[in-house]
Amino acid sequence: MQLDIGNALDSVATPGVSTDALDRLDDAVADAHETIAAGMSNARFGYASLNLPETTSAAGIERAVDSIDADAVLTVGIGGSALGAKTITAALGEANHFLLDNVDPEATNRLLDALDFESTAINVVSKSGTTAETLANFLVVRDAYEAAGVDWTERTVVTTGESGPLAELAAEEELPKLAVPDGVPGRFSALSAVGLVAPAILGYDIEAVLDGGREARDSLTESIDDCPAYAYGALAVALERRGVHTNAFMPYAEALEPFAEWFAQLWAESLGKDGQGQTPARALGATDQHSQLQLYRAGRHDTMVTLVRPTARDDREIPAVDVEGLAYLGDATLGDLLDAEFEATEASLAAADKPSIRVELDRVDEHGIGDLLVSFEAACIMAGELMGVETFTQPAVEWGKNAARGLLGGEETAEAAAVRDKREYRIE
Ligand SMILES: O=P(O)(O)OC[C@H]1O[C@](O)(CO)[C@@H](O)[C@@H]1O
Repeated sequence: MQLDIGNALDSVATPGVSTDALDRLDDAVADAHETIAAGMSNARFGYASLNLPETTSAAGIERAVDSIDADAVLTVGIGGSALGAKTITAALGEANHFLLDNVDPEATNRLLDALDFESTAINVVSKSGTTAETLANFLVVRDAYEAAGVDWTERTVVTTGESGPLAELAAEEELPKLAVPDGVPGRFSALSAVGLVAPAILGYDIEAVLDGGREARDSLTESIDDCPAYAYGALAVALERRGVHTNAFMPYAEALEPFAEWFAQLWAESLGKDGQGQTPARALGATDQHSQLQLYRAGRHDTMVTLVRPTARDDREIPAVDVEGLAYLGDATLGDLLDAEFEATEASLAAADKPSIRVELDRVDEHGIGDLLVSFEAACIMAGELMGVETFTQPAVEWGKNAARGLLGGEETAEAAAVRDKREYRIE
């Protein structure tokens, strides 16, 4: 991954970061890198995520799914237990990887009606093994396979912790089971079985994904001058301290749209603490130039845009056309047009004094997506160190879970009682 922070500096943007501030940031990054490196070598909770490119066995995952013969995969999981796998397969252009990462009955009915169960593997993923949505969806899927007379036990692989309902089910049914690595929070686990089982079943080179991750991990140094991952994290924090509370994450590649969703969980769930944290906004280039850009250019000075693109991609000619005003298109390719849009959007933000950071990778392939995932994990960990927040937990999500469990009669909870005490002011 390469970075260009020129348009985040105060010579271009307001707010922007001065080169003096960059120097001070560099000192803080050097200190934080020491903590991160120590955390990696001691496999401390959270920091251990950055060891996954080394500790994950591609051969072990491939062996575990060897018995599963499928053309499609249905991943049943949510948040970090779904977004990493989706990011990897989407980046590789896979169309037959489906997610059940919500409990919308109409959408679930439509998806199950469309799937060919015979040729679709079931990839159930939950670190805790207790997530209501994932367990409910798995029970629904199992039931649907049975009703269709298709043996789900031959097509199911489970990735979960050592204990819990899913681990017990896998043992009972002798299903292939893989472990969520210890010390790795869900949103940082893409380069483990959590993110790699689905691409492995679909026949992708998961060792190459790990290789990209290794390159990113090896790029971690104590200075932002030669470490793109840390520089991204440090710049985002510096901009947030200057009032930039929204981070519009805008890849210029359709295959990276799920990556923007993965980034949103990583950034929000890791850094949204103690009254701090940027709001990640998902966008897609060039599409959202025609929907969101107006705001990013002419709205408050509280948003940065992260522009991501591959520098090499397959391309397609735009046919020549002898129509006044259109001829210029005929001499270009779709890739030329997309690159022109990328650079024009970047410059249009600068012309409006709005900060942006350019992120480039060579190609959206196994290596490229492995590199991006680990680079942004490291960027997030660095940002958490500089902000002084607890990066690796997500205590604020428990309230809602307790409330839902109470409302469904799982157990009486104070949160469920609070839901029932809602102050009503209806307008109909
Ligand atoms: O893998 P699990 O335990 O099912 O959790 C799924 C997701 O839910 C969360 O715990 C938030 O509720 C995320 O951190 C996690 O990625």
